[in-house]
Amino acid sequence: MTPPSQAAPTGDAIVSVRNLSKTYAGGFQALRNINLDIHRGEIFALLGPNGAGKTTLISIICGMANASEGSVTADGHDTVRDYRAARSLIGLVPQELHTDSFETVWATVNFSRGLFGKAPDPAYIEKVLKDLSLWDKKDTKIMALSGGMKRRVLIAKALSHEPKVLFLDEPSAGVDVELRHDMWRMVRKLREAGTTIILTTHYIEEAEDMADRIGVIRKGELILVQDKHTLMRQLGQKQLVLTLQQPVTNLPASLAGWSLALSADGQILTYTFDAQKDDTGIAQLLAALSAEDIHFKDLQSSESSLEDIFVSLVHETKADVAKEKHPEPHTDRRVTA
Ligand SMILES: Nc1ncnc2c1ncn2[C@@H]1O[C@H](COP(=O)(O)OP(=O)(O)OP(=O)(O)O)[C@@H](O)[C@H]1O
Repeated sequence: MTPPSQAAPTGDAIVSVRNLSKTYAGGFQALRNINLDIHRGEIFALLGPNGAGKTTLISIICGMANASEGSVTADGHDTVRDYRAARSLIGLVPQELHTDSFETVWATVNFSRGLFGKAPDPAYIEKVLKDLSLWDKKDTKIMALSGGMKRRVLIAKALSHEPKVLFLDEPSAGVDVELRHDMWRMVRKLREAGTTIILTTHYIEEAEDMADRIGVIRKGELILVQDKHTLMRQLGQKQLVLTLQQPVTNLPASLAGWSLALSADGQILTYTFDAQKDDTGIAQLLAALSAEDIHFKDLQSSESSLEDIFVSLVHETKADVAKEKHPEPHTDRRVTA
């Protein structure tokens, strides 16, 4: 498992976070010594449970909150010393729209561009509004828009000054399936056009679907940064699911040493094994079952999802994660589902 990087910014890093800590007034430490490089052009998903520190981290990177220690650069610009240059590279889509209710969509988005000192570019704003299916609402006041439309306006505002890095804070929270899919499509298009995307999410499927790399934050510590596929391969457990010919009430004592779970109806037996090992133990298990006169009529295997991995990570301490390459399997959930 790759620990969060601690070195100087790597060549392709567009955002570099170094030794970042945040203690709020009152003494609560929300971030502890975060080191993170965001690669140019990637989609990076920051996962973590409520209160883990995701929004605090994003706020500091975007220059909206101060760090207690450490530094952040955006494309080489220090976000404190060189705030304007750094901030103009970043677009932030917050969770909620608080202002501008009496303005039209067009005026709001155009104004946002001006805030970053960019010359007006009606053709660009038109393209952004069209991409977000907002063009026919351009003269509508914000207060007359639906929640989903307001979300689209937030994205349009964040894109108005052509940022190189786009932060999406919980993009899927409270949006319907259609908007979620529109948003994912748009994010992919932006990435293809060279924009770096960083999203925070509770939705594992969002990270699984979208991200190139995943960071997991827990209690203010970045406990893992990993390429998504590598993460799933390294930590992935596999399950062999056997549908039995006859239900069994209890497993014989001779099978006690195996990582087996029996469904409540006694019909499905799930064996969890380490997918990385050469010897998975499957052949020996099948022989042991046969010796106990337990026969199966169907057999299939499945890999643990990112959700399984995430759940096990956030419930372990950092020391556990370092010590234990392979988290506990979650067989009971699968077999009784
Ligand atoms: N202004 C503040 N003053 C004191 N503590 C704060 C402040 N803002 C956030 N915190 C605390 O810092 C911790 C991290 O909060 P943060 O909002 O960054 O978490 P999060 O990962 O974004 O959570 P969520 O997923 O719920 O949005 C929480 O314990 C929160 O209560």
